[in-house]
Amino acid sequence: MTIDSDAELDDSEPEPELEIDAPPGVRTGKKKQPKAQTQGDELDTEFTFDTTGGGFVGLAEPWDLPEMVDVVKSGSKPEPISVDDIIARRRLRDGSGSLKRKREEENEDEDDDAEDESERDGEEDEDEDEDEDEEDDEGFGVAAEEEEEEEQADPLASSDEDEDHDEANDAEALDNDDDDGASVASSSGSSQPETAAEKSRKAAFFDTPDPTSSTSSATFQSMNLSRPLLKALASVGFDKPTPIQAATIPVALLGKDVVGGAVTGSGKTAAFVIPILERLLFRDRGKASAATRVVILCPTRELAVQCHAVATRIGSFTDVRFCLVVGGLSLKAQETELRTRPDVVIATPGRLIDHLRNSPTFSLDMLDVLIMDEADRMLEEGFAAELGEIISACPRTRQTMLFSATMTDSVDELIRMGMNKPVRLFVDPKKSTASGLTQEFVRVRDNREDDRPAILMTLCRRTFRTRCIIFFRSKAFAHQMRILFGLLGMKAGELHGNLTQEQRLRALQQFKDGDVDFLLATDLASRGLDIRGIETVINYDMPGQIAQYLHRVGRTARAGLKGRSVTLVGEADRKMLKAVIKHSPADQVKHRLVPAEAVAKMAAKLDGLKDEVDAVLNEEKEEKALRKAEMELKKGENMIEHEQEIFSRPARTWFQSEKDKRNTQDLSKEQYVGGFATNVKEKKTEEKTAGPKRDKLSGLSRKAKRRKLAMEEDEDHDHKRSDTVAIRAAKKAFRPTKIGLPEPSKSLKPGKKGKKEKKPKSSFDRDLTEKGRREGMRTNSKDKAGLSGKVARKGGAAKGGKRKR
Ligand SMILES: Nc1ncnc2c1ncn2[C@@H]1O[C@H](COP(=O)(O)OP(=O)(O)OP(=O)(O)O)[C@@H](O)[C@H]1O
Repeated sequence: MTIDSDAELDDSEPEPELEIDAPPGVRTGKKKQPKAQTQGDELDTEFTFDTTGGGFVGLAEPWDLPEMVDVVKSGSKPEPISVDDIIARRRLRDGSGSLKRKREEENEDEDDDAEDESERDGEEDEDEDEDEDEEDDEGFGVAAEEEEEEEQADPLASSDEDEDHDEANDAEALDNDDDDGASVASSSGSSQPETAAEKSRKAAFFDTPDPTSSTSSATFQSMNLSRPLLKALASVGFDKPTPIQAATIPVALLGKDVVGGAVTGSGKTAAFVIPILERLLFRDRGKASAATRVVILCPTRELAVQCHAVATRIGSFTDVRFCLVVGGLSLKAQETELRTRPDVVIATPGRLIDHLRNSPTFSLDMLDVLIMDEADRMLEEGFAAELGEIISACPRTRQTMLFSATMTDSVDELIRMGMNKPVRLFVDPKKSTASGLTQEFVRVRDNREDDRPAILMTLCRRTFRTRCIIFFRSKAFAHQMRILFGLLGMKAGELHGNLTQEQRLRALQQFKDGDVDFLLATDLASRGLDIRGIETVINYDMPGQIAQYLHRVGRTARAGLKGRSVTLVGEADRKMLKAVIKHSPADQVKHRLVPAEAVAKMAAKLDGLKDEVDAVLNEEKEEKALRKAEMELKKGENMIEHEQEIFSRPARTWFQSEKDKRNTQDLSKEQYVGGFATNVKEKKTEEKTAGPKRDKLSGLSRKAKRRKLAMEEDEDHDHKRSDTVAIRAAKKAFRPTKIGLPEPSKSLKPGKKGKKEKKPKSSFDRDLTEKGRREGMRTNSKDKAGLSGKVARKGGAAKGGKRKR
């Protein structure tokens, strides 16, 4: 069927071609979509939360941003540049001219449609033939449902010639994947084999949970929680603990270290917030006892904001004080708040370190609990240096708790965290998805890679019109697509690291409020964000790692609700597709066919918008340059006016040099682009094939290298030590006594100079030169949305942007 572009915009237009078989209860292409789906309405209140992530009723409004947006806005930054304003301005400026042009384009479109019709008919036949052949070959992977009609033949099947090759690749992919998470298997009931050596290492490293400490029938009441907490839990609608909460709360209350894993959206945040609040209710009070006793680390600012909001609500009937310490918000305000010694600090690692080094009265000397949300992400090398710095500032006697939907129980990884006989609490099968999730895949043929933008736009114009989050690999490309959405009159926001913190939070808020229908994001938004009512997650590209995929699609189908993910799969992504299918129940996996004629029509339309996208980008660039010049001017004026005050401030310090930072950023980006397992392999091969190393450590044995690095580190440390001695002495003088929590002794006694330095250096400490991130990449300057999807994807992996959290 030829789709009329006007009809596409008509909400009442049915969309028969896009229909695929969907499980009962899942929205299909035939149904008209509500403006903003209130998923809460669909909840089955009788539903019991099962081990695969069944349903439960969550907070009506899990977290609120307007307050945060105001805080950020109150900074001195100018109003951010809005793409919509530029588009509107251009329309206004062009006036009737543009209208005329638009009319002409529409006529052209119609003509083109008529012309192309016959050509595409032939093409389409060809395509269909291929599909038929391929279906005969393989069917839809290992777990997909068979389509009944021929024209819905498996779009992802392989052809004869590459089958052998694929088999080999797939095996490799799955092996990598198993490596990645094999250790979880033992704890999560998976059938993956584990060597005897690994088993015995784990047996020695982990504590065995007391089987009576948690049962699936546990209630919050039976956990002996205090009244203020029970009241708060009732007020947010948490009637019954989810499995991960039932498993974690009793163990965490005992002060034990925990490594926890459960599917996305299964309530892990409350699983660690509830026990820490309960323990804090029994702390010593009084001015002299005030201290920061709990730190919750999150990998992104948005996640920290969300975690802060959830903790504040669950602690709303207690006197526990929380402080949010993230980049992008006022340092000064945070410093002032930290001086009051809040009980719980919720932070991103970089900003926490900044305060540890530069806020004289803030320390973690009295810390009792360290929690890491999305811990597997934080254990990646990109965060290694920062975590090392933070851990070395915490007492060894602390309780440590790590959580993630893709949590590892690899002993090597966890040793770096200095955990003490942790208890493994994995309540779902390894790397599983939520039970309410339907996963769809759209095949992108090798010679059709350039059609990706058109396929995406077709999906968004015709089928997934609201409450849809779209993930891209590249920040720049997400931005270009954002402009295209704007030019096509579709309400979209963007969320990635190229935006100011205010823009990021505002975009989230607008999406949450239903002011925009689409959120165009990078992996910055892939983990942890709990936005009510997301109906669809679209992956413009297949992510490079299974964990990344699980987190992205985990933004929907949360808290027992239903949701759908749609992933565009190219030939190069087939390994990953198989790995995904392997981890998904057969009835969750579908394939989606997008009509070729609709895609072709959209591609032509996007081609026609190329110049307009360029013009908007240029205008935006000019405006940015102008703003920058104004800011520089203002900065110069300030420098002249307040010179004395500015130079009298102590210089802020950081624990890594700029060069170290850059190196780690590069490493981190590499991990992101190709997937960690693949990259490690590649790196090893590169190392093997590369010529002799020329750095300062070349030719040295491992032991000698370690010693040299340690000596350099010591030297560096000595230089810095004199500066910090005075600060430490001041902090120690203010230190309150430790109270209320079970660990009795502290290895770091005040006044025992140099005790910390005597700690044996772990491999983790030795990684101190690593820092970086994986979120976002620059696109090639030639990549323009709407024109070159293939180039955009490949170019997206080329270079990296500056780290921002
Ligand atoms: N006991 C409970 N009863 C009802 N709803 C709950 C309960 N615990 C948590 N929720 C709700 O479940 C939703 C998901 O919770 P949360 O964000 O903590 O999931 P998560 O497991 O951390 O997800 P992710 O892995 O994506 O970070 C939230 O909206 C929360 O309000």
